[in-house]
Amino acid sequence: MYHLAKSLYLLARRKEEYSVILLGLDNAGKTTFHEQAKSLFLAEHPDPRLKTVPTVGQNVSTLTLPDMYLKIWDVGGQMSLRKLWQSYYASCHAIVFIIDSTDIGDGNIEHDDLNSGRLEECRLVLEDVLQNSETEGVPLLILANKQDREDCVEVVRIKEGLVKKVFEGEKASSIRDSRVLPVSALTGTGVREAVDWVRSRVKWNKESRPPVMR
Ligand SMILES: Nc1nc2c(ncn2[C@@H]2O[C@H](COP(=O)(O)OP(=O)(O)OP(=O)(O)O)[C@@H](O)[C@H]2O)c(=O)[nH]1
Ligand SMILES: [Mg+2]
Repeated sequence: MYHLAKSLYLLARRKEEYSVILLGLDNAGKTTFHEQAKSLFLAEHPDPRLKTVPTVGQNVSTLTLPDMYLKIWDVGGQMSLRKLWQSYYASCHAIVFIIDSTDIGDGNIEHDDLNSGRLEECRLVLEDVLQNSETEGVPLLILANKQDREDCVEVVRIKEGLVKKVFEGEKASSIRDSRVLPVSALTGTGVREAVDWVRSRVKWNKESRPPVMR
């Protein structure tokens, strides 16, 4: 009887599991975003740990959403660690690319400005991710982070100045769902909306990238 009850219990808890990888340059706010997402969707993690250290390796968690498990892979963004990202591409169902909106000059790559921060680095890294054949068709959410800071570039400028240019260079064949959203990982503003976007898009794309049953 115990075994039957346990089996029924486990069956009732079975859900689709999707994986999302958090990418972006070092210091962009990936781990802070991850902490806020855990605090929203994991009952056992109500308080986000906002004092972060640079990630070496990975932080992983599984959010329990009403209709799925969403596994989050938060990896290190330092230059020497970026070559490890590609090992996640084949199994991820969505990519969240986080940008530090205070470290990209005025956000327009056509402005050849000495004060453009890490805009060019950010463009090259994002293009490299999108050009990898294993990320083809994978939904992409770009987060313009640190919008709480006065010196941030607004999301419309990031869309026009950076994202549009990156997409112009994408292969015509690689149609993917994408969106750019403003967030502040530090205050938590926009984090729920970001998770909601990912949740809907991985489901739409499930024929191309099927989930795992857990
Ligand atoms: N003002 C502000 N600061 C932020 C925000 N998000 C992150 N930070 C700060 O930015 C710094 C880096 O944040 P992390 O989350 O550790 O960055 P990361 O992308 O995980 O960095 P790596 O692990 O090295 O790749 C920390 O000091 C955070 O407090 C934000 O939305 N606003
Ligand atoms: Mg980190």
